[in-house]
Amino acid sequence: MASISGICSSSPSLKPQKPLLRPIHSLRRDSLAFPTRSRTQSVAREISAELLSSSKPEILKKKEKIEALEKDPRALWRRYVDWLYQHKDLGLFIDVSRVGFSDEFVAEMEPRFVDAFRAMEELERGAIANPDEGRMVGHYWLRNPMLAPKSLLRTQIESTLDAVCSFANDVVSGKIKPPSSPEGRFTQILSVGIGGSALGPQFVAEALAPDNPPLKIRFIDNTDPAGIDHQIAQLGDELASTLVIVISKSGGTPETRNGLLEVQKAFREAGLEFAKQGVAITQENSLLDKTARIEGWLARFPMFDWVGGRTSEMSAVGLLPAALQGIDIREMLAGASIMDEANRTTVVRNNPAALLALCWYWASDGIGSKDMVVLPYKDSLLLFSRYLQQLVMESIGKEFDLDGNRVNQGLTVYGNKGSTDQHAYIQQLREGVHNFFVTFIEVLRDRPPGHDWELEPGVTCGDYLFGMLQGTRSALYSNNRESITVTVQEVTPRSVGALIALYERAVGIYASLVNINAYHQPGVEAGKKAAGEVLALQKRVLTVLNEASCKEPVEPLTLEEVAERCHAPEDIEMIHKIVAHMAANDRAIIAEGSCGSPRSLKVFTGECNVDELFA
Ligand SMILES: O=P(O)(O)OC[C@H]1O[C@H](O)[C@H](O)[C@@H](O)[C@@H]1O
Repeated sequence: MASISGICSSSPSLKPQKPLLRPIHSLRRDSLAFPTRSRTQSVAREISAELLSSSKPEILKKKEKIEALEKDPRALWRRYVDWLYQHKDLGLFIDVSRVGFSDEFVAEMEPRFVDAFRAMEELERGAIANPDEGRMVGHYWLRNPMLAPKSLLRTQIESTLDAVCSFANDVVSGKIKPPSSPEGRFTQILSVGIGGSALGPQFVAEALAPDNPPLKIRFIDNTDPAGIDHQIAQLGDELASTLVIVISKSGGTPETRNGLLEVQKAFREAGLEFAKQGVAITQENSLLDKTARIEGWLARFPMFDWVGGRTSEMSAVGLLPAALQGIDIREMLAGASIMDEANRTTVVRNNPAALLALCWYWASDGIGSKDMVVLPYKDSLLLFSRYLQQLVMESIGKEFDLDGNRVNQGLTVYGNKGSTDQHAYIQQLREGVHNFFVTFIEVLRDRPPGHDWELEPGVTCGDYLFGMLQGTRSALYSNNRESITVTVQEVTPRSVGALIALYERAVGIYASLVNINAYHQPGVEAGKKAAGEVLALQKRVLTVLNEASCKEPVEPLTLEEVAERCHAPEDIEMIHKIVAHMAANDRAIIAEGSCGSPRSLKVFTGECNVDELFA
């Protein structure tokens, strides 16, 4: 086994158009007919294990390089200076010196980057960049409408932004009021949405909302009844001054629909008129859009077909909640637009997103063999890794590549924040299994000017945070653990916009490097479909139990009997789970036995619902 650069530069089996880096896994893959996921994972594990333990020369080259640099501070300094990326206007730096790629690797990657840059250019010009769904991918137009390929799209973007700004101003100023609030103005936002319709707004709220925003935001991002009750209970009487924003691109996501129905019930019970406080952000003519239109909700904002959920933060999805919290959304857009411009450079070392993609490829062998641990050393950026989890994993985690080969691609993202995580799992990162690389997010400004003080001579609280970051970076590197450091001056709307744009682009470029479609999510459907089947089976179980409960005397049934009467003997395990869930929620009564011994169970519903029998 050889290191990536070693094997690829010498491999005779490379295709001419992609001559570099048919990496270890690709070469192996050629010899496997459709390797299974576990096979791919074990290949990845083998690579990692070999990187650590192999005595083969090419592997050692990579290891020795890090060790040599570590021992030669001047060489490391040169590498640091040579590769340090700086964006002056944004005050953003990217340090890739602690990722051990070689010059040969960069040269070998060059043709792939040429393809990736071309693909990105075409995408921005309106190509169908999501071939499976036949869609354009236009999130870059949101912050620079002049790029949109048609004037109609440009107008839609601009008029939506104007509508968002003017609605937010009217709500914040009290011109638009809740009908029956003693406060006379909206004080709270309840955002109902999930996935891309929640993660961006959550991240941005945590990062940028002022201490006393004009409207405070809460989220319902699940179909957990207790979680929903908690959010509604926390609102208390302020429900009357709550603006409910229901966000769903498709307008049909079950969790979001359930959240809406629960909130509407709470409004009814409080004697409030939901429609006067409801706002929908969704695609035109979706189920949600139609509901909002028919019920006469306070406002509706469009979500465009050509914007994916996980890249929708700069659409109404992210902008409206942000504006209502007093966040300068035009600054967010400006930061993103400036970053996009920088990412159009076709020189890899001058292109920040390409630099990240290069490092990801190197560190994870182009197959996700290592996880990406994202560690912002700033509390307000806590949710960045969670946001990136969807952006990266839903985009990169694909079974097939663009040529239809089964590749089981992916890049795992996790992390919370430093230095907090140093006291949780950094022990394993430093000394344990070597299956990750780190991205440190550093924020130079500790506090607003004028607030700092020295808690010991010459040292502030922020100096400690700085020291912890630098210390962890060095300690990891001295044990061959690679890291990238992304530095911003401050957490501002502009820098957050830039960070979002940086990672959106890095994902797009990386997807091209590994030849997958970053813009669809076919795998998500399987879970949704299976959930639908479970609920359909539950309805049949209920009918069967109801029939038995209507008998005189009531006829408790074993699970086998239920399964047989549902004509689903093969689903008996699921029927057991359904019954256990219903019993825990007082919707089924256990006549005999316990859920822990499924064979002993006899169950009935306790109610004879005649209407249901004849439904
Ligand atoms: O915005 P929605 O249509 O409700 O979709 C919410 C989420 O649902 C799905 O599970 C998709 O995989 C996500 O990409 C999406 O963000």
